[in-house]
Amino acid sequence: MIEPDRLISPTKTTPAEEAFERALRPKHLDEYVGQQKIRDQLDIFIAAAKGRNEALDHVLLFGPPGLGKTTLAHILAREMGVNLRQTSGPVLERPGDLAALLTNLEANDVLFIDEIHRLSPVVEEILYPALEDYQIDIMIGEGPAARSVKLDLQPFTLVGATTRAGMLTNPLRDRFGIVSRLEFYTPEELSRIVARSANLLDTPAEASGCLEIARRSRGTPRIANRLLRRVRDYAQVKANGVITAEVADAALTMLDVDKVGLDPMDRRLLETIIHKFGGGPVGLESVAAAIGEEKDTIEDVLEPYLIQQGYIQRTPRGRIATLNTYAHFGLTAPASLAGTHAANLQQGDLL
Ligand SMILES: Nc1ncnc2c1ncn2[C@@H]1O[C@H](COP(=O)(O)OP(=O)(O)OP(=O)(O)O)[C@@H](O)[C@H]1O
Ligand SMILES: [Mg+2]
Repeated sequence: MIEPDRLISPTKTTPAEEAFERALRPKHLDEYVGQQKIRDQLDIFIAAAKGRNEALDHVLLFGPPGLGKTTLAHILAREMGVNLRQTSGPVLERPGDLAALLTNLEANDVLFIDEIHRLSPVVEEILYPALEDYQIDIMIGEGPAARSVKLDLQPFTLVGATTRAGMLTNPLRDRFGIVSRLEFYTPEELSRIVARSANLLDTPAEASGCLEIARRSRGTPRIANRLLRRVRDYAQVKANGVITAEVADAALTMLDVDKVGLDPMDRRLLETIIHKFGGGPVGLESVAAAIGEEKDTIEDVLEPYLIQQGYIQRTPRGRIATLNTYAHFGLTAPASLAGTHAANLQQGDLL
């Protein structure tokens, strides 16, 4: 899998990058750019919980990688004025691991479980009564002498994060009072994030330079910050250190990230659908075999942004390239596709 090496991969890469991200991570809700609806809601829920001196309701954050779920979890704890304990689904192997964390929480603390869709069923069982009644049942002793003991917990808030809400069990999902879906960011929002980061990095950046980076960041703050870092290097070595639109364009073109943020892997996927499969419809398996990539990588990493931007459409019969896709490569779309589009438009006009 070549995924982790991609400049525009939305998932985490090296420890060095994680340190860099931490430095740029907003700490308060009013520094958190975009996701207006979620911010407005949380603002009210936080103020209400604080006013009553209660724990905030349990929160589920879901959305593609790099959109700010971990960042938001930390902000929630900070705004509530409580501690945050962090763990993740795959790390909690045994019920005792979770019990130890839960019994150590102080009143109204936040327990953040990343990748919560990967909790094992036995661990999830412990969580239910904890979420509902702030109680857990644990087994003490072994063999015939074993008995179950109820332990009271301090009131707490579970913040769960997942890129795959569909993989959560229903009973778990139902126990979250607040469910927030993070959306891809607009270029304007990303541009504000880039400007803020450039400022924190002491890098001079013109507004048009920030916007050029933003447009190529696939709606994802993590990618925006990563591209900024690369463009900053380029500006320092090849220009006078200032990030202008021209410098950003030259740097990103050199790095093979095109005008709309597609890289060679995206282009290969799209061109394969166009040239090898006549624009589709084509099944996921066939595309995966043709480009030599895992099906999961295509579905989780490549497709979300391409679908959101209208470069791929998923139909019951398979993936198809759209008019947009042909236009992006400067190709003429087949008459059938143009025809369907015209027919749809006409129908839309009539309705
Ligand atoms: N709304 C935002 N405003 C400013 N910066 C942001 C925002 N959201 C995310 N970032 C930046 O993007 C980086 C990645 O965000 P974060 O780690 O919170 O994503 P995530 O959704 O938890 O990703 P993953 O699914 O991989 O865990 C952060 O370090 C932060 O600098
Ligand atoms: Mg995260």
